[in-house]
Amino acid sequence: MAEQTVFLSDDVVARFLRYDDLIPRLEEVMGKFSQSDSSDVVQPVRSAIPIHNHNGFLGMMPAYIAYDDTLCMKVLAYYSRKENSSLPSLKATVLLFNPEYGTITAIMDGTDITLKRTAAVSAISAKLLMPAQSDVLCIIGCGDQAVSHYEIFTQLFSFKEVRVCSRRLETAERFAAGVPGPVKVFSSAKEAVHGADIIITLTTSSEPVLFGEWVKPGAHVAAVGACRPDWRELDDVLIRDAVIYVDSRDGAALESGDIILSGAEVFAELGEVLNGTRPAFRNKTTVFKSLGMGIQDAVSAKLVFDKWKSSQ
Ligand SMILES: NC(=O)C1=CN([C@@H]2O[C@H](COP(=O)(O)OP(=O)(O)OC[C@H]3O[C@@H](n4cnc5c(N)ncnc54)[C@H](O)[C@@H]3O)[C@@H](O)[C@H]2O)C=CC1
Ligand SMILES: O=C(O)C1=NCCCC1
Repeated sequence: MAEQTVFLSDDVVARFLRYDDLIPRLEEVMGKFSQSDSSDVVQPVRSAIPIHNHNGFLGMMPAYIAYDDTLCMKVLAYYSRKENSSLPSLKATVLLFNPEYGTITAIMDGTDITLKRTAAVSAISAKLLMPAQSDVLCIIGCGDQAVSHYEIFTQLFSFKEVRVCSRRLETAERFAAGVPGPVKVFSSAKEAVHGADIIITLTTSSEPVLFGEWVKPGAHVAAVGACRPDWRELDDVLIRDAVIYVDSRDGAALESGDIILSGAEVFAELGEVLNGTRPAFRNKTTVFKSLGMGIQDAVSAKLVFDKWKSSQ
């Protein structure tokens, strides 16, 4: 019973967290979350407190997954950094508990978990919602999440063209130089998204960066930034004209400025589409508004810990 708490550093977590193990677990847990009659998965909306002096917030993301007996909490600190800052926007730590005793089994760096599970969930949304013939991928915002999104999207799908754009041209150029495949760099988001089949917004902006009039009808947008109730990445036109999918209705109603301030109606949770209880409108313009969920961190942390343990 008195097990030792283990500390797993970022490189260890990265070594044991693989997309092909992660994706089916994320699909399973998001499906269970969206079953209205299920108590298998318990996850409140993230609670957040401001870190006024440093332009940030601390977020707490607990989750319990009964079917797998996984008890977990991620604690993250998010900062709105200046463009030229060398510091990351996000620091995250994941606590994995022994659910029977309440002791801490493992403390893990949460960086790679956050990067990979977020990108994997966006890829799940694309698998379900992007047009059947999707040739052009466009990524707006070229930070850490752009790297993991590029990795999984180019692994899972075959695009004829990948485009990127960021607030500063140098950032997009640096990104393009650092990834293995060909990438077209744009200095304007309007030009970058023209004709794109799938657009991923991965910015730290609190103002819209993507406008409905630029987006090709039928395109799929995975909107990953703007995680506070007064922040936007998308304009009202886009969000009102598209069919809106979210990871959690409760989370979107409390945390997503794009949903709250536009007054948009959420059509479905991604889990409902996975369960087959709500349709995936591939032929319409769709937006998946991602905010991140504690259950996604929990399945990731359990996966890492089990793999690490069997390697000992
Ligand atoms: N939905 C989810 O589960 C999660 C969402 N996030 C969010 O994803 C976003 C990206 O995170 P990171 O890549 O870690 O941040 P980062 O700081 O590494 O990169 C952000 C990028 O956005 C660019 N950017 C900022 N304003 C822009 C604008 N107006 N137009 C174009 N580009 C702009 C910056 O130049 C930078 O390249 C953040 O908003 C973060 O909160 C992060 C983790 C999980
Ligand atoms: O789910 C997460 O982790 C995050 N979501 C929004 C931004 C900060 C990290």
